[in-house]
Amino acid sequence: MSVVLGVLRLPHGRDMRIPIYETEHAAGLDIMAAIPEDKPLNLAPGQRELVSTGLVLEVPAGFEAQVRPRSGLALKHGVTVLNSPGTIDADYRGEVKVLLINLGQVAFEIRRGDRIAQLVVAPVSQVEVVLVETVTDTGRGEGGFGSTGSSA
Ligand SMILES: O=c1ccn([C@H]2C[C@H](O)[C@@H](COP(=O)(O)OP(=O)(O)OP(=O)(O)O)O2)c(=O)[nH]1
Repeated sequence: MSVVLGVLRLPHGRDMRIPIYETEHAAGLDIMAAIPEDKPLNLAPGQRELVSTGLVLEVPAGFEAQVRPRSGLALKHGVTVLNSPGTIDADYRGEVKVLLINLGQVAFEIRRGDRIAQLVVAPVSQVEVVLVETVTDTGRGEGGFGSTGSSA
């Protein structure tokens, strides 16, 4: 059974391409900047910006949509999603926005229609939270943060 992702285009995103999987087994749906044609975004080094996509999603219950960076933008320009992976909750009905940051050395220009991030729809579990007085013993115990080896 296929999982259906509802995609509503807001007025400022009406001419945007509907996100599609670019290859047969792609995990991510590319999403575009729905910023005004005549107002490209100039992201200075170190600057972060919340970028409109013009999209409202209806994520099915039991799933989330994750906003993830595009690796090409990260490699070539140092531009990434600051809060990666951003979480789009199934009950969120606002516009999907992408929090981009320029970690590169030079300014990066974003124009309307540029692919700025990708969405991965993934199942989530809501658990029952139970307060306990003790937790079970394990071989790892309290070891963490590199406790299992000398390499970084
Ligand atoms: O990259 C993101 C992350 C979140 N959201 C939207 C969808 C999400 O359902 C909502 C809330 O996100 P989150 O729970 O991460 O934010 P918060 O800072 O905890 O705010 P809130 O108090 O609204 O939950 O904001 C986006 O559009 N893009």
